[in-house]
Amino acid sequence: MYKYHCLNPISNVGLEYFPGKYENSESLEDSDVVLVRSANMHEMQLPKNVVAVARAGAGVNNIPLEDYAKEGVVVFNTPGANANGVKEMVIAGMLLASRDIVGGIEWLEKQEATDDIAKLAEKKKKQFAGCEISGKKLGIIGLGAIGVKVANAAVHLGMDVYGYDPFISVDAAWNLSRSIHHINDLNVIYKECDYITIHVPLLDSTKKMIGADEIAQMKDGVVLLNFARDLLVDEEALAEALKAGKVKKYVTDFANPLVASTPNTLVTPHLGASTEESEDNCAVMAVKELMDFVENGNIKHSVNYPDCSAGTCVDVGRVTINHKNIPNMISQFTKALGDAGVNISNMTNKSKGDFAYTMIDVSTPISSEVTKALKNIQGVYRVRVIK
Ligand SMILES: NC(=O)C1=CN([C@@H]2O[C@H](COP(=O)(O)OP(=O)(O)OC[C@H]3O[C@@H](n4cnc5c(N)ncnc54)[C@H](O)[C@@H]3O)[C@@H](O)[C@H]2O)C=CC1
Ligand SMILES: O=C(O)C(=O)COP(=O)(O)O
Repeated sequence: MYKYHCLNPISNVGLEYFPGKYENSESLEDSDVVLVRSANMHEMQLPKNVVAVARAGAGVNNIPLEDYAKEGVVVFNTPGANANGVKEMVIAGMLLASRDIVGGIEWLEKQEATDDIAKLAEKKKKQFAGCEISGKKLGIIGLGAIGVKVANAAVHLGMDVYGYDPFISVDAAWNLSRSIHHINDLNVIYKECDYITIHVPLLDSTKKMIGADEIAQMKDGVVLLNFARDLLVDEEALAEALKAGKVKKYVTDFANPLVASTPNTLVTPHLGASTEESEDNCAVMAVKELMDFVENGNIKHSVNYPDCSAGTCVDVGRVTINHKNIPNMISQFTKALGDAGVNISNMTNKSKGDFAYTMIDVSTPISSEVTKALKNIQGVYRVRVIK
């Protein structure tokens, strides 16, 4: 029996993929794996029995990836599973920033439902008039799962789209409409675009990447959309630009005291991925990743370990080792197994940054002494006997 714990509510459509041998545990303490959405795990002490964390979503800035990797805890996310939900919010955000739909609805809600309401509305409507997005220039920073979908949708809506992503994946590039201008210099986007939307992960290198200098370059009356993370933008500088009318609207999915009290902001309560479809997609993907890891030791879509797969074990046994990415590890593993008379039938090793993962299939059973010998090798973070 395996136990999983959910730190946030996770869609049942996903959880139902767990077969009977998995049990939902109310307690983190006795769990083998953890599912999470946006709960902050930075101050959380993970019990030793937890072998993996799956983020049912894209952003992993709420998880201490390196600390967990050093404890041999593999962290997964669900790339692309909620991208369409966010894309639709971005399109909605552009429309809400262009026409005073919110103002019009709020005005109408305050009116008495009298016979002359239609006449009154016709008289008032010019106050809520706006512009269309068709024909306008949209700049997209980050052409990953979300950025690509936004770019393609915006093209279909008649926008002239500029995209920037120095690390674009081959897959993303294949999926991108050919009519998008591929920009190598972010300043072009700042200078040319009427709408700018950011879709990059929050990293040390991207924190406050849109600051006072970037805003100063932007066109007067630009609309900035942020459905990625608030800390990507220097919101103090932005608040000044909003007050001065330099930036027409800031559409953000991340509430904080500053944006909640700044004029010309449209703030939504982190709704980007809050659709039935996105929640189901993320949960299904996260559960499948965890099951494959727990039962086979395979890693797919990890953000702190390399992807590494050996299929299903068809031999007598399988052992997996999370370890430091340093020389001489594999020779020590094979020696420990060889000294115990264990024959290796298949082995795969992958590395990513400072961390590596080795999967070994064997034709003779793995004893607790061999497991102990592997654990004692310097640089080994975790050893799991899968079979
Ligand atoms: N509001 C919401 O509910 C949601 C927000 N998000 C946020 O959106 C972010 C992006 O999500 P996805 O598109 O699914 O991730 P992704 O990983 O598919 O795409 C991110 C892209 O950003 C690019 N990138 C990284 N650094 C960059 C830089 N300095 N300049 C330009 N491009 C850069 C990468 O090359 C990659 O193509 C997530 O990290 C998360 O923070 C994601 C899903 C839901
Ligand atoms: O996937 C992401 O990065 C998100 O921001 C979505 O967060 P959520 O799962 O809605 O708490």
